[in-house]
Amino acid sequence: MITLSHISKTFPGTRRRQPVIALDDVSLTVERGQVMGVVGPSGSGKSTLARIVNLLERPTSGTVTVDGVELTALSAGRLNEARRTIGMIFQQFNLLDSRTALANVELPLELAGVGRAERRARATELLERVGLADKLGSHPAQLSGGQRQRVAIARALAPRPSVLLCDEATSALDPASTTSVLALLRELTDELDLTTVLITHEMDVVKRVCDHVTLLEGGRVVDSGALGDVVRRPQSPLATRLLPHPQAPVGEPVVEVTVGGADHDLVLTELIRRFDVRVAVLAGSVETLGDQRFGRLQLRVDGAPETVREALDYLAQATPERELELTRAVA
Ligand SMILES: Nc1ncnc2c1ncn2[C@@H]1O[C@H](COP(=O)(O)OP(=O)(O)OP(=O)(O)O)[C@@H](O)[C@H]1O
Repeated sequence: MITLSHISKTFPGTRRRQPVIALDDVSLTVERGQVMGVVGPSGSGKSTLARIVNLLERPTSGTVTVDGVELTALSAGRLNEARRTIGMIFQQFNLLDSRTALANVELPLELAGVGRAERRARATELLERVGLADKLGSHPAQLSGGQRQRVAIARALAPRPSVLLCDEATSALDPASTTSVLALLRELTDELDLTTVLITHEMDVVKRVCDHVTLLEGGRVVDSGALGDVVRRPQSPLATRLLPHPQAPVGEPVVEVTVGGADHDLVLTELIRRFDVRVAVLAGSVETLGDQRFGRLQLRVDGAPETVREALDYLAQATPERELELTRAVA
């Protein structure tokens, strides 16, 4: 589990350059088993945030706590030890070209003083787990981008970390490799109960593997939460990017509802069961977010005026969130 508390980071200015406030009072918690996507425009502070989690960059103020240990309070020696609990992968893989896949994965264990037989066994097991059992002796130049990232993932996991930081890990990959690497990251997070942070500029990555998302803008957290919650916040800039508002034909009287999660089919079923109304879906957008399906539907509800009013009240009140879901009533 990662807890960032009131983190600010200012890069000092030089004679030619103004100081840069890269992060401004960021507080964030990522629980074990979660995949947190961090999105935001270029320069919003995403990479700085990732580097602050393992203290490659020291915050100007605020605290970083990983699995109950406050990293910002540790001495240099203790910090090096604590960093083993945090694995990191990058867009450019950062593998050593002169080493085989096996030797790359062994490297962090070598540095930690693990004996040869043990580190070889661990590296072999990890490369098998990431689907590269037949590539142990290959050098990075002989591997595809997706395979190199798999080696990098195996290397990051070698010291048995509890946290995995991924900075644009799929940005250099083709669509097929992106799909398989994202699936692997999700599987490993579940299997090893990791706390995973995915820095990305692609919303599609968030939709596919993340269960939580944070939007940074100008170094500040603009929105953060579980995908299913964020998508229901009418004012959230992330909500529309995760699930666009459909466009109903101009002039039609519509209400828009956001349905999703476990009860995604209940709202309409109940509406028709309870009220003597006809319901037409005029437009809709449906997305799979993580492992759940969400939809925004624009509906025309026809019937006797009093019954229609009651039906719309039902839509608004069926659950507390649903009050928010009834975001627009265009008459
Ligand atoms: N070492 C540094 N020295 C000075 N300024 C820096 C340094 N590292 C980052 N910055 C500045 O901090 C701000 C945030 O940078 P950061 O790399 O965290 O953004 P980002 O959201 O990851 O951007 P991108 O998506 O383009 O990678 C930017 O204005 C950047 O220029």
